[in-house]
Amino acid sequence: MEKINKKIISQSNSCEEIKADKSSIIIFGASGDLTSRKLIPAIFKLFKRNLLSENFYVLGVARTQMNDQNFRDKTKNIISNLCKDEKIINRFLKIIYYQNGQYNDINLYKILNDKIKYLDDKYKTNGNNLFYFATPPDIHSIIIKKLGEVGLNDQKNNFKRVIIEKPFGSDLNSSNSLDDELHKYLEEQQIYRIDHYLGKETVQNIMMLRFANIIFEPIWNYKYIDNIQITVSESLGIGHRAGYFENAGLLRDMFQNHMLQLLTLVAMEPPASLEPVSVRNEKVKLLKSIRPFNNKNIDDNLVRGQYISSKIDDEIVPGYREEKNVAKNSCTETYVAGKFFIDNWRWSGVPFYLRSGKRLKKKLSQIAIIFKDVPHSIFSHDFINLEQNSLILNVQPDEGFSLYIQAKQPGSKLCLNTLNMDFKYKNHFDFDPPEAYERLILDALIGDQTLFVRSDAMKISWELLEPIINKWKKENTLNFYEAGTWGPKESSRLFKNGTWYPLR
Ligand SMILES: NC(=O)C1=CN([C@@H]2O[C@H](COP(=O)(O)OP(=O)(O)OC[C@H]3O[C@@H](n4cnc5c(N)ncnc54)[C@H](OP(=O)(O)O)[C@@H]3O)[C@@H](O)[C@H]2O)C=CC1
Ligand SMILES: O=C1O[C@H](COP(=O)(O)O)[C@@H](O)[C@H](O)[C@H]1O
Repeated sequence: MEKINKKIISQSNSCEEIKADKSSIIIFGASGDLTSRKLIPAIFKLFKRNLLSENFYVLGVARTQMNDQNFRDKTKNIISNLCKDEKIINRFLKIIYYQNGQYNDINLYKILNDKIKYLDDKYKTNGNNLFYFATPPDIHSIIIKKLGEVGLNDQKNNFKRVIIEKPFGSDLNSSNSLDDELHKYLEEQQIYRIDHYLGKETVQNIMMLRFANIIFEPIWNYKYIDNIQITVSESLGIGHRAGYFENAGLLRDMFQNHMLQLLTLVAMEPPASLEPVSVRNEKVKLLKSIRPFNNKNIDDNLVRGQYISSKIDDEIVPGYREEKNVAKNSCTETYVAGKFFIDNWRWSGVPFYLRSGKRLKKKLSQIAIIFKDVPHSIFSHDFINLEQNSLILNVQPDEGFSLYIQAKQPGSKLCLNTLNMDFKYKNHFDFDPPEAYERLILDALIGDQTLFVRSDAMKISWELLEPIINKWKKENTLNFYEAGTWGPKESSRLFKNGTWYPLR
């Protein structure tokens, strides 16, 4: 069984970044969009920051015909925007290799087996391999089966780990089947289910804010919190990903993973330690406490929408049904808002409002903690609407947080005004935070699974959404919203009192 590396925890004392163990990364789907836009830049940045071992190489695998030199040329195009130092670029290109082949052809894996052995010897990686599945999801189980057939899953005194991209299945059944297939060849400690939101600096800071400060934890419960609102909005449409999105829809694309993970971090109990097992146990406990949806409560608690053509920044953008490769009568949702309850002592009666959508007014991810009214307002005769205190965690952009409180406006008359205390990362830390993929790839190389989704958490997330997926398959309850707005007006019906917190 793989020994979990605990080095990451000691970082809090030294703040020194931990270097990856000797290893290789073998990327399946190396000719694709994710590899070019995220993975190669992230690996290069780690290399440039000297966080990769000297005993390290990258092997790209895909069907596209390319040789090492072609893949190096492609890589050079990607990284030359990130660095002007030719020496660093050339050193990096030397450790890049490529192999083409068909994912379901055993010959590809026999060739890979030989090539990996050769490169492992050359780079003295101790046979440590991290396989990254950046392929369409239906290919994942084929790859793991074939890797198993040639023994590339087999760890002896080394490690063989797999990072799996989302979506992890498309419903409970397919997710369970994929998991079963993975577990035929791998132990859970070898499997890294990635959710890139967990690698975002500000998302990781939610735990620090909550559990490294005494002032927040005592008020982080039903006694003081009125409601919590989590918004992940995007101004872009679906781009070139219609093939995937048409079948997935926003509930699977964003709620099953990122939204539920954000909810979990905001609401979970303090873990006993930062050990991966402690943190992940608390997350699972929380997911299990979310009140289940059923045919009776779905319509009251969820709203789905689809964007229609309108203007964003003076430019007319097409509606979802006019996007390339989208059916003219598509009922795929591009927006979801939901009201969630957590049935445990801490969160009794506190609604969690979650919303996410494409083609909204702007790209923004934020968590708004809205506190209760004061129990008795001595100011209420003058100020009927005393604004509730709120704490806003800005995940992106403008990473940081703001506390909104009431304060006296200067002057002889007693007037109150809302005052915001803003903290922005960029003003405080003279440091460009690493991209999510950088952090997560480094963690996988180190062997830290804390920020990856465990099998049981994945299963519970799908279980929670399954009734919604099934109901929406049968019924047409789609609301339309103009691109460039904050989504369908119907979402306000989720609120008995109040409304969405204004997005600033
Ligand atoms: N792109 C993104 O921003 C994000 C992607 N993801 C996930 O990452 C994974 C990869 O995404 P992305 O790079 O965008 O995907 P691509 O569509 O670019 O596919 C990746 C590679 O897989 C191969 N491929 C594509 N279609 C097939 C097919 N039908 N059969 C076999 N191989 C195929 C192609 O390589 P070749 O033809 O050379 O074999 C392609 O270069 C997916 O699981 C996706 O859901 C997750 C979050 C964000
Ligand atoms: O996983 C996904 O995330 C992106 C949004 O990620 P962000 O880091 O840019 O906020 C989303 O566009 C995509 O549809 C989804 O698959």
